[in-house]
Amino acid sequence: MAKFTVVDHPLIQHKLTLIRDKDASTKVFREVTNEIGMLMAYEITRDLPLEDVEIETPITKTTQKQLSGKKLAIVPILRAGLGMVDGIIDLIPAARVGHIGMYRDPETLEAVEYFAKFPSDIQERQVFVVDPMLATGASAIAALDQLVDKYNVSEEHITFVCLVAAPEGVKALQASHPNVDIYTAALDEKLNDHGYIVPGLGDAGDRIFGTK
Ligand SMILES: O=P(O)(O)OC[C@H]1O[C@H](OP(=O)(O)OP(=O)(O)O)[C@H](O)[C@@H]1O
Ligand SMILES: O=c1cc[nH]c(=O)[nH]1
Ligand SMILES: [Mg+2]
Repeated sequence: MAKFTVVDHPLIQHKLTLIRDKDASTKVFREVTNEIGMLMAYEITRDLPLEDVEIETPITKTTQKQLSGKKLAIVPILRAGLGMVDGIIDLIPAARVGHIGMYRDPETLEAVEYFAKFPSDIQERQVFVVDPMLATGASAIAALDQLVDKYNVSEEHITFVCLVAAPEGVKALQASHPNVDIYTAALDEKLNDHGYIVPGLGDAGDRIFGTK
């Protein structure tokens, strides 16, 4: 089984509380979601491999470290995943960005895909799939199914990153993609009867884009 990590840095916890508040404005919600994305990027890249590089400082020649290994890709699950991309890109600006469009059918809670566009060499990259919410897990599972089955990305090269996860979604995602690492800023209590995370933060996409 791959890693499951709750990134409970105090700054992340504080910022998450700001956006859980139902009175947070669209502006605040959008800004803070990106800030948390940036802070999460610091943690999810912790295991990136390094290699030695010879450089010359103004004082002397020296051997230092630089990132090596696979190139990176960020794949937001539209729409809400877009809200974390700019913050992550701030830290890893060379990463390519793929997009997968997915909405949850409000009756069945099944994920419906409506768009997909990835870097052509996605199977050679370390891929961070991002979506603020992991509720039933249907959307994340459908996105990962697509990457693994259709684009031949190996599970070991995929990390799923969210802000708020429900235990039900974590369990489902781990069962269907056991080799994908999962990072979340919070593990909440449960899902309600409509498939929303409790306490959660409501509908992330609507709150980021001000559509409700
Ligand atoms: O784990 P699940 O039960 O699949 O729920 C989580 C999904 O629901 C939300 O998207 P939504 O369908 O609201 O689309 P949006 O991002 O366009 O608002 C959220 O951003 C996830 O993608
Ligand atoms: O709580 C939830 C569940 C699914 N999608 C959201 O945006 N929020
Ligand atoms: Mg939504």
